[in-house]
Amino acid sequence: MSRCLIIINPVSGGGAARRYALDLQWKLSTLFETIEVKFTRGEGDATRFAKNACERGFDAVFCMGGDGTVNETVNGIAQGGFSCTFGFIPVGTVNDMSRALGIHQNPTQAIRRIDINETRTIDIGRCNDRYFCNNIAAGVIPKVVDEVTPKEKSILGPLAYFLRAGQALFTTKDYTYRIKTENDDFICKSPLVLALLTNVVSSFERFMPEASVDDGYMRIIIFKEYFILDILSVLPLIISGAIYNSRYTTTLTVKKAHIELLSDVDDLSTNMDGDAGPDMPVDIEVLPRVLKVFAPAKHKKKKALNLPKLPHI
Ligand SMILES: Nc1ncnc2c1ncn2[C@@H]1O[C@H](COP(=O)(O)OP(=O)(O)OP(=O)(O)O)[C@@H](O)[C@H]1O
Repeated sequence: MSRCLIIINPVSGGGAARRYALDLQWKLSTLFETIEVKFTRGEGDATRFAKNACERGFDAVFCMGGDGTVNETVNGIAQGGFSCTFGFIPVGTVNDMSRALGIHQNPTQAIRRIDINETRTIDIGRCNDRYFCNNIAAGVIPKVVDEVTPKEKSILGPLAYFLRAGQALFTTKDYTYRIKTENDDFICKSPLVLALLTNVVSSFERFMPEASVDDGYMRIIIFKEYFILDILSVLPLIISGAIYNSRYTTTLTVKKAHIELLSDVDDLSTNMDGDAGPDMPVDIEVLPRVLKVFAPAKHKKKKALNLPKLPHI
């Protein structure tokens, strides 16, 4: 008998998840013999529900929410030994994971296109005792991103994050890190360090065009101290997919990393898949192809664009 748990975060996307809940239940009831539905009431619920479903031998866990709900659900499936196949309907503001997997951004279309015969097995990152599917960021930008209010998100969408990040640029400072990987061990100063499993960051689908969800690697992108001064040159590079090999960043392609903060500060924030992340130091490792996901088997990632070079300002 095939069993599926549906986890719905009723506040994701300014309450959008509630509107599509019945459609999702109806669709999945045509694909699985038994479905069970649970609504989250706060932090940790999605993780508990998903872990419990794995332990009870469910075949699949679907969630409907933003990247935070996706992350919590994946954490539960990981704690349950990755025994359930994961599916999700994006209703958040940024929805990076659905962009990386080619899941439709419109919830009605995404529900309509669920096909239980189309799955991919993707990499997951482990960071200390937690798991992530897209990225971890450390620096000043993650702090202000955490402060984006639901009202700002509902009015401005992804732009809300962008504007907040813009504010951070005027207050930002460098932190000193020691970064150890399987290949390197060095000390660097940076206002923003990203560990990235996919090609997408903050809805920019060309951020890291050469990365894919199942290549067994993460990219660590260390922004140089001066990138903020040149922000008008940096933005087109981010949009066109050329930032990672530009003079504004150092990029490492690795399977493991230990990142330690050497600056004596207590205001460093990290962000994991769009929500508050772990404290430093962090041990990060790619778990290659451990999570089976309902997603289009043939998703064409966006390629880098060849934009004309802007003069330096
Ligand atoms: N019933 C609830 N009421 C309030 N908060 C909830 C509830 N259920 C879950 N949460 C919280 O919602 C957060 C996850 O929200 P999620 O990221 O999925 O949506 P979002 O914030 O609308 O999306 P985005 O991050 O893309 O803007 C988690 O921090 C979780 O603890």
